[in-house]
Amino acid sequence: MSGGIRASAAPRPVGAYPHARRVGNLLFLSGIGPRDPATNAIAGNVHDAEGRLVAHDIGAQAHAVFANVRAVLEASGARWEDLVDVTVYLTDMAGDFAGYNAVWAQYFPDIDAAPCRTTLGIDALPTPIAIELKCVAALPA
Ligand SMILES: N/C(=C\C=C\C(=O)O)C(=O)O
Repeated sequence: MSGGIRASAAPRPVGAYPHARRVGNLLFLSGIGPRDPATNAIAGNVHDAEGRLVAHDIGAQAHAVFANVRAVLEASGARWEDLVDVTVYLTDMAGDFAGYNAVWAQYFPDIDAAPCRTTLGIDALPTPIAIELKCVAALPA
């Protein structure tokens, strides 16, 4: 088993875990959200004058989280095409499924080449994000 992989171009983990870990030709990524790697700001979150979160743009969050996944893959020597399984967590399935699903189709236009996917609706995520991805990639032997 390899050591934990840290990607400088991805947002810092929010706890004591690596961005990814390789076991044989499999690469397991930690769950990651749409935080900006440089500022830690969450893409697409809208706040009122008092700083309360009042809305989010799921399209912006989906693009940002895919960028973060790509950064971790690249830091791990893997490619986008190596993704084989993605679990998607949404905090607002009713409001966000269509928007996130449309962005997904932009990143995976060929169904035959797309990773397997499971989408779950959950109450909350560790940071005030609306989407988190948990990915597994298989590197070429
Ligand atoms: N993977 C976890 C959180 C990720 C949050 C984020 O990227 O914004 C965790 O707490 O396990």
